[in-house]
Amino acid sequence: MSVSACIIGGGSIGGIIAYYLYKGGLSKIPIYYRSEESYRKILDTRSINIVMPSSSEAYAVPVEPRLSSIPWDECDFIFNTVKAYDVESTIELMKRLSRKDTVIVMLQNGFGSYELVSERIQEAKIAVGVAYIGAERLDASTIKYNGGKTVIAGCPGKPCHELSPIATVLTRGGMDFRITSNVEYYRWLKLALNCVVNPLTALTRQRNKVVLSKNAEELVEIILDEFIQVARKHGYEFDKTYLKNYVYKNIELTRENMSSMLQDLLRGRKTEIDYINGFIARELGSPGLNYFITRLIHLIEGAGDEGKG
Ligand SMILES: NC(=O)C1=CN([C@@H]2O[C@H](COP(=O)(O)OP(=O)(O)OC[C@H]3O[C@@H](n4cnc5c(N)ncnc54)[C@H](O)[C@@H]3O)[C@@H](O)[C@H]2O)C=CC1
Ligand SMILES: CC(C)(CO)C(=O)C(=O)O
Repeated sequence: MSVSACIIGGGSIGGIIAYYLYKGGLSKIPIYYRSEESYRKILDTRSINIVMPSSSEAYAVPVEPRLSSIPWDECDFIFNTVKAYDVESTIELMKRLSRKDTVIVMLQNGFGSYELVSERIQEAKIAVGVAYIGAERLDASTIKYNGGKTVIAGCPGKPCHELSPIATVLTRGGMDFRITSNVEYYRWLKLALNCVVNPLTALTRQRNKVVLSKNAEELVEIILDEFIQVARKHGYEFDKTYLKNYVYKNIELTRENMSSMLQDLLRGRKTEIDYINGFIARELGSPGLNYFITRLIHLIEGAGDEGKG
């Protein structure tokens, strides 16, 4: 049985998903771009380049560029790989690309994107993918792959056997794509990692390994203490030692990666802080470290705004 898969957002994660879909045997991979400039650039070669981990060689992945303002395909699977703050702008597009049995896989970090889409889209089944992948967009057609190949996916609160056909393709392509009936737990676990790594790398402007330094330890502890309190309120009990080991192990695995939040700040873009530490701060109720981290990142995001306040 052949399946069709479309990608919305031709950035870092979108590029890596395209790579595994292609390696898994899909020959037509539409990628929806927001900017006409990126769309035209990819149209020239109809391919993107993935610079592989520990090699400077680029792997060319054939893709079909599309403009997100012109829905073109009917997709069995839609991988949504835009940043959390751009998800709203993709709702109409996802509706137009969906038909009765379409499954949308939301790959954003943090909490809020899946919730928004499941509230606004009834036309398709909505799944979440928790991505353990490190990647950087070097230019419109070039993605640097820094390692990691695991995606843990499922539909919150219900089984999601509909993911099986795409799991087969991605696994054949070499991705470690797992379907779980408990994706909510994995979302929380990944949130803990992002609450620690993303803001600390963004504030210091360093790659992930900066968090392994002794100077970061007290901050890691407090971020995780607040995370544990909030997770408990939502019915998830995390052991602090287990969580710390998990966080440090994953930082070690992605030590040379530039976090997605640091990439945003270096490009002068806004960040996903409100979906990560901001989410913990709101749920905690009283101002703690996650709250002040969120405020600091907002300060940096707005540093270019003149004449404010
Ligand atoms: N980069 C990484 O190493 C990792 C990223 N993630 C998560 O994956 C998600 C995607 O991150 P990245 O790929 O790094 O972001 P990115 O910024 O590299 O790519 C997102 C792309 O979506 C495009 N876009 C925005 N609105 C659009 C629209 N309406 N239509 C079409 N395209 C649109 C943007 O122009 C951009 O090229 C984020 O939630 C991030 O937190 C998760 C794990 C690792
Ligand atoms: C896993 C990690 C921390 C990799 O950098 C990530 O999710 C991100 O950068 O957003």
